[in-house]
Amino acid sequence: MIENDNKTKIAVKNLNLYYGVNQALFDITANLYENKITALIGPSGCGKSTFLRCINRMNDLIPIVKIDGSIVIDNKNIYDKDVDEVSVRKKIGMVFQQPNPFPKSIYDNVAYAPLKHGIVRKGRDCDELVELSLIKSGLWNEVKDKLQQPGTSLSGGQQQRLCIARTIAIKPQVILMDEPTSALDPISTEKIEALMLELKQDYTIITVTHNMQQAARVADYTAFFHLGKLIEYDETQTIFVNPHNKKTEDYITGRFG
Ligand SMILES: Nc1ncnc2c1ncn2[C@@H]1O[C@H](COP(=O)(O)OP(=O)(O)OP(=O)(O)O)[C@@H](O)[C@H]1O
Repeated sequence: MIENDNKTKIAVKNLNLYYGVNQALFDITANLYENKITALIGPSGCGKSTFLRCINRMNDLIPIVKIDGSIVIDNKNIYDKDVDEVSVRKKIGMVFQQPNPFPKSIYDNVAYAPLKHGIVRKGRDCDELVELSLIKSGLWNEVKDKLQQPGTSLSGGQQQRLCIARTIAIKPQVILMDEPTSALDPISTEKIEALMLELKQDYTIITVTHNMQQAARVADYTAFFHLGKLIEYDETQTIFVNPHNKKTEDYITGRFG
Protein backbone atom coordinates (compact mmCIF):
# COMPACT_ATOMS: atom_id res chain seq x y z
CA MET A 1 0.00 0.00 0.00
CA ILE A 2 1.15 3.52 -0.75
CA GLU A 3 1.69 5.73 2.31
CA ASN A 4 0.26 9.20 1.85
CA ASP A 5 -2.32 11.73 3.06
CA ASN A 6 -4.75 11.21 0.20
CA LYS A 7 -8.36 10.39 0.77
CA THR A 8 -9.31 6.99 -0.61
CA LYS A 9 -12.30 7.21 -2.91
CA ILE A 10 -12.30 3.64 -4.20
CA ALA A 11 -10.93 0.73 -2.16
CA VAL A 12 -10.43 -2.39 -4.26
CA LYS A 13 -9.80 -5.56 -2.29
CA ASN A 14 -8.92 -9.05 -3.50
CA LEU A 15 -10.71 -8.56 -6.78
CA ASN A 16 -10.79 -11.55 -9.12
CA LEU A 17 -12.65 -11.63 -12.40
CA TYR A 18 -13.36 -14.61 -14.66
CA TYR A 19 -14.69 -14.65 -18.22
CA GLY A 20 -16.17 -18.14 -18.03
CA VAL A 21 -13.22 -20.36 -17.12
CA ASN A 22 -10.59 -17.76 -18.04
CA GLN A 23 -9.40 -15.63 -15.19
CA ALA A 24 -8.68 -12.07 -16.35
CA LEU A 25 -7.96 -10.32 -13.03
CA PHE A 26 -5.99 -11.84 -10.17
CA ASP A 27 -6.40 -10.64 -6.62
CA ILE A 28 -6.25 -6.92 -7.28
CA THR A 29 -5.98 -4.75 -4.17
CA ALA A 30 -5.51 -0.98 -4.42
CA ASN A 31 -6.80 2.27 -3.00
CA LEU A 32 -7.65 4.85 -5.65
CA TYR A 33 -7.59 8.42 -4.44
CA GLU A 34 -10.09 11.25 -4.50
CA ASN A 35 -9.40 14.21 -6.79
CA LYS A 36 -6.48 12.44 -8.36
CA ILE A 37 -5.92 11.04 -11.83
CA THR A 38 -4.88 7.40 -11.82
CA ALA A 39 -3.60 5.93 -15.08
CA LEU A 40 -3.87 2.21 -15.82
CA ILE A 41 -1.09 1.06 -18.11
CA GLY A 42 0.19 -2.26 -19.41
CA PRO A 43 0.42 -4.37 -22.56
CA SER A 44 -2.61 -5.26 -24.63
CA GLY A 45 -4.86 -7.84 -22.99
CA CYS A 46 -3.45 -7.34 -19.47
CA GLY A 47 -6.85 -6.47 -18.00
CA LYS A 48 -6.85 -2.67 -17.84
CA SER A 49 -10.29 -2.21 -19.42
CA THR A 50 -11.68 -5.17 -17.51
CA PHE A 51 -10.52 -3.59 -14.26
CA LEU A 52 -11.90 -0.18 -15.25
CA ARG A 53 -15.28 -1.72 -16.09
CA CYS A 54 -15.43 -3.38 -12.66
CA ILE A 55 -15.53 0.08 -11.07
CA ASN A 56 -18.95 0.90 -12.51
CA ARG A 57 -20.20 -2.67 -12.78
CA MET A 58 -20.19 -2.56 -16.57
CA ASN A 59 -18.95 -6.15 -16.62
CA ASP A 60 -22.29 -7.21 -15.13
CA LEU A 61 -23.66 -6.76 -18.64
CA ILE A 62 -21.56 -9.75 -19.81
CA PRO A 63 -23.35 -12.97 -18.78
CA ILE A 64 -20.22 -15.18 -18.47
CA VAL A 65 -18.47 -12.81 -16.06
CA LYS A 66 -17.93 -13.87 -12.45
CA ILE A 67 -16.43 -11.51 -9.92
CA ASP A 68 -15.30 -11.93 -6.35
CA GLY A 69 -13.68 -9.49 -3.96
CA SER A 70 -14.94 -6.01 -3.17
CA ILE A 71 -14.88 -2.46 -4.45
CA VAL A 72 -15.83 -0.09 -1.69
CA ILE A 73 -16.84 3.41 -2.73
CA ASP A 74 -17.79 5.80 0.05
CA ASN A 75 -17.99 2.99 2.61
CA LYS A 76 -20.23 0.73 0.52
CA ASN A 77 -19.22 -2.32 -1.47
CA ILE A 78 -20.75 -1.73 -4.90
CA TYR A 79 -21.00 -5.52 -5.33
CA ASP A 80 -23.22 -5.96 -2.26
CA LYS A 81 -26.52 -7.63 -3.11
CA ASP A 82 -28.58 -4.60 -2.13
CA VAL A 83 -26.76 -2.26 -4.52
CA ASP A 84 -28.40 -1.65 -7.86
CA GLU A 85 -25.93 -1.27 -10.70
CA VAL A 86 -27.84 1.58 -12.35
CA SER A 87 -27.28 3.71 -9.26
CA VAL A 88 -23.59 2.80 -9.39
CA ARG A 89 -23.35 3.93 -13.02
CA LYS A 90 -24.99 7.24 -12.10
CA LYS A 91 -22.25 7.91 -9.60
CA ILE A 92 -19.44 6.58 -11.78
CA GLY A 93 -19.48 8.08 -15.26
CA MET A 94 -17.62 6.61 -18.20
CA VAL A 95 -16.03 7.98 -21.36
CA PHE A 96 -15.06 5.55 -24.11
CA GLN A 97 -12.30 5.32 -26.68
CA GLN A 98 -14.52 6.20 -29.63
CA PRO A 99 -16.57 9.34 -29.07
CA ASN A 100 -20.12 7.99 -29.13
CA PRO A 101 -22.66 10.84 -29.05
CA PHE A 102 -26.32 9.84 -29.27
CA PRO A 103 -27.99 10.52 -32.65
CA LYS A 104 -29.52 13.63 -31.13
CA SER A 105 -28.80 17.35 -30.95
CA ILE A 106 -25.84 18.69 -28.98
CA TYR A 107 -28.32 20.00 -26.39
CA ASP A 108 -30.18 16.69 -26.10
CA ASN A 109 -26.96 14.71 -25.77
CA VAL A 110 -26.26 16.55 -22.53
CA ALA A 111 -29.88 16.91 -21.35
CA TYR A 112 -31.05 13.36 -22.01
CA ALA A 113 -29.79 11.54 -18.92
CA PRO A 114 -30.42 14.33 -16.37
CA LEU A 115 -34.02 14.57 -17.63
CA LYS A 116 -34.44 10.81 -17.59
CA HIS A 117 -33.08 10.49 -14.05
CA GLY A 118 -35.13 13.47 -12.84
CA ILE A 119 -32.02 15.50 -11.95
CA VAL A 120 -33.62 18.52 -13.68
CA ARG A 121 -36.93 19.38 -15.32
CA LYS A 122 -37.32 20.72 -18.84
CA GLY A 123 -36.86 24.48 -19.04
CA ARG A 124 -34.48 26.87 -17.38
CA ASP A 125 -32.94 24.36 -14.93
CA CYS A 126 -32.13 22.02 -17.76
CA ASP A 127 -30.77 24.84 -19.95
CA GLU A 128 -28.50 25.89 -17.11
CA LEU A 129 -27.23 22.36 -16.52
CA VAL A 130 -26.51 21.90 -20.23
CA GLU A 131 -24.63 25.20 -20.32
CA LEU A 132 -22.64 24.45 -17.17
CA SER A 133 -21.70 20.95 -18.35
CA LEU A 134 -20.56 22.30 -21.71
CA ILE A 135 -18.56 25.06 -19.99
CA LYS A 136 -16.89 22.50 -17.74
CA SER A 137 -16.04 20.28 -20.67
CA GLY A 138 -14.49 23.23 -22.50
CA LEU A 139 -16.95 23.06 -25.39
CA TRP A 140 -19.44 25.84 -24.69
CA ASN A 141 -17.82 28.59 -26.76
CA GLU A 142 -17.62 26.30 -29.77
CA VAL A 143 -21.24 25.12 -29.65
CA LYS A 144 -23.33 27.77 -27.91
CA ASP A 145 -24.77 29.05 -31.19
CA LYS A 146 -25.61 25.63 -32.59
CA LEU A 147 -27.04 23.62 -29.72
CA GLN A 148 -29.77 22.16 -31.93
CA GLN A 149 -27.34 20.73 -34.46
CA PRO A 150 -26.60 16.99 -34.27
CA GLY A 151 -23.82 15.93 -31.89
CA THR A 152 -22.39 13.88 -34.73
CA SER A 153 -21.79 17.07 -36.76
CA LEU A 154 -18.91 17.99 -34.44
CA SER A 155 -15.26 17.02 -34.96
CA GLY A 156 -13.95 13.89 -33.19
CA GLY A 157 -12.28 15.93 -30.45
CA GLN A 158 -15.41 18.03 -29.95
CA GLN A 159 -17.54 14.89 -29.85
CA GLN A 160 -15.31 13.50 -27.10
CA ARG A 161 -15.72 16.73 -25.11
CA LEU A 162 -19.48 16.43 -25.71
CA CYS A 163 -19.33 12.92 -24.24
CA ILE A 164 -17.46 14.32 -21.25
CA ALA A 165 -20.16 17.02 -20.88
CA ARG A 166 -22.80 14.29 -21.03
CA THR A 167 -20.98 12.37 -18.30
CA ILE A 168 -20.58 15.42 -16.06
CA ALA A 169 -24.26 16.37 -16.47
CA ILE A 170 -25.41 13.51 -14.26
CA LYS A 171 -23.13 14.78 -11.50
CA PRO A 172 -20.93 11.74 -11.04
CA GLN A 173 -18.20 11.54 -8.42
CA VAL A 174 -15.84 9.40 -10.43
CA ILE A 175 -15.08 9.53 -14.16
CA LEU A 176 -13.70 6.43 -15.84
CA MET A 177 -11.95 6.97 -19.17
CA ASP A 178 -11.04 4.10 -21.47
CA GLU A 179 -8.32 5.38 -23.80
CA PRO A 180 -10.18 8.67 -24.21
CA THR A 181 -7.76 10.21 -26.70
CA SER A 182 -6.59 7.25 -28.76
CA ALA A 183 -8.96 8.14 -31.63
CA LEU A 184 -8.04 11.84 -31.56
CA ASP A 185 -5.46 14.08 -33.23
CA PRO A 186 -2.66 15.66 -31.13
CA ILE A 187 -4.42 19.02 -30.68
CA SER A 188 -7.69 17.42 -29.52
CA THR A 189 -5.64 15.13 -27.28
CA GLU A 190 -3.95 18.13 -25.68
CA LYS A 191 -7.34 19.70 -25.02
CA ILE A 192 -8.67 16.55 -23.36
CA GLU A 193 -5.55 16.24 -21.22
CA ALA A 194 -5.87 19.88 -20.11
CA LEU A 195 -9.52 19.21 -19.36
CA MET A 196 -8.66 16.14 -17.27
CA LEU A 197 -6.32 18.24 -15.15
CA GLU A 198 -9.14 20.73 -14.55
CA LEU A 199 -11.77 18.08 -13.89
CA LYS A 200 -9.74 16.34 -11.21
CA GLN A 201 -10.47 19.28 -8.91
CA ASP A 202 -14.07 18.08 -8.80
CA TYR A 203 -13.86 14.39 -9.71
CA THR A 204 -11.78 11.30 -9.18
CA ILE A 205 -10.49 10.18 -12.58
CA ILE A 206 -9.30 6.72 -13.58
CA THR A 207 -8.00 6.46 -17.12
CA VAL A 208 -6.70 3.63 -19.28
CA THR A 209 -3.97 4.69 -21.66
CA HIS A 210 -1.50 3.09 -24.04
CA ASN A 211 0.30 6.38 -24.26
CA MET A 212 2.93 6.47 -21.57
CA GLN A 213 3.74 10.12 -22.21
CA GLN A 214 0.11 10.83 -21.51
CA ALA A 215 0.24 8.93 -18.22
CA ALA A 216 3.40 10.82 -17.29
CA ARG A 217 1.79 14.17 -18.22
CA VAL A 218 -1.56 13.85 -16.50
CA ALA A 219 -1.60 11.09 -13.91
CA ASP A 220 -0.83 11.56 -10.23
CA TYR A 221 -0.72 7.78 -9.77
CA THR A 222 -0.01 5.00 -12.23
CA ALA A 223 -0.91 1.33 -11.98
CA PHE A 224 0.98 -1.15 -14.15
CA PHE A 225 -0.88 -4.35 -15.05
CA HIS A 226 0.58 -7.50 -16.58
CA LEU A 227 -1.32 -10.71 -17.38
CA GLY A 228 -4.23 -9.71 -15.15
CA LYS A 229 -2.08 -8.84 -12.15
CA LEU A 230 -1.41 -5.44 -10.67
CA ILE A 231 2.37 -5.50 -10.74
CA GLU A 232 3.14 -2.06 -9.42
CA TYR A 233 1.10 0.94 -8.34
CA ASP A 234 2.67 4.14 -7.13
CA GLU A 235 3.09 7.83 -7.76
CA THR A 236 3.53 8.36 -11.49
CA GLN A 237 6.97 9.86 -10.95
CA THR A 238 8.13 6.70 -9.15
CA ILE A 239 6.71 4.37 -11.80
CA PHE A 240 8.46 6.21 -14.60
CA VAL A 241 11.69 7.27 -12.92
CA ASN A 242 12.34 4.70 -10.25
CA PRO A 243 10.12 1.62 -10.68
CA HIS A 244 10.64 -1.07 -8.10
CA ASN A 245 9.62 -4.03 -10.22
CA LYS A 246 11.73 -5.29 -13.11
CA LYS A 247 8.61 -5.95 -15.23
CA THR A 248 7.48 -2.35 -14.81
CA GLU A 249 10.91 -1.13 -15.79
CA ASP A 250 10.98 -3.39 -18.86
CA TYR A 251 7.58 -2.15 -19.93
CA ILE A 252 8.17 1.55 -19.48
CA THR A 253 11.52 1.34 -21.23
CA GLY A 254 9.84 -0.35 -24.18
CA ARG A 255 11.38 -3.78 -23.72
CA PHE A 256 8.03 -5.50 -24.06
CA GLY A 257 4.39 -4.76 -24.84
N1 LIG B 1 -16.10 -9.87 -23.18
C1 LIG B 1 -15.07 -10.72 -23.01
N2 LIG B 1 -15.25 -12.04 -23.04
C2 LIG B 1 -14.22 -12.90 -22.83
N3 LIG B 1 -12.95 -12.50 -22.58
C3 LIG B 1 -12.70 -11.18 -22.55
C4 LIG B 1 -13.74 -10.21 -22.76
N4 LIG B 1 -13.20 -8.97 -22.64
C5 LIG B 1 -11.87 -9.16 -22.39
N5 LIG B 1 -11.58 -10.47 -22.33
C6 LIG B 1 -10.26 -11.06 -22.07
O1 LIG B 1 -9.77 -10.56 -20.83
C7 LIG B 1 -8.37 -10.25 -20.91
C8 LIG B 1 -8.16 -8.79 -20.56
O2 LIG B 1 -8.75 -7.97 -21.57
P1 LIG B 1 -8.87 -6.40 -21.45
O3 LIG B 1 -9.66 -5.90 -22.61
O4 LIG B 1 -9.32 -6.05 -20.09
O5 LIG B 1 -7.33 -5.96 -21.58
P2 LIG B 1 -6.70 -4.54 -21.87
O6 LIG B 1 -5.47 -4.48 -21.04
O7 LIG B 1 -7.69 -3.47 -21.66
O8 LIG B 1 -6.33 -4.67 -23.39
P3 LIG B 1 -6.19 -3.54 -24.54
O9 LIG B 1 -5.08 -2.66 -24.10
O10 LIG B 1 -5.83 -4.34 -25.76
O11 LIG B 1 -7.51 -2.86 -24.65
C9 LIG B 1 -7.96 -10.62 -22.33
O12 LIG B 1 -7.40 -11.90 -22.29
C10 LIG B 1 -9.25 -10.62 -23.11
O13 LIG B 1 -9.20 -11.52 -24.17
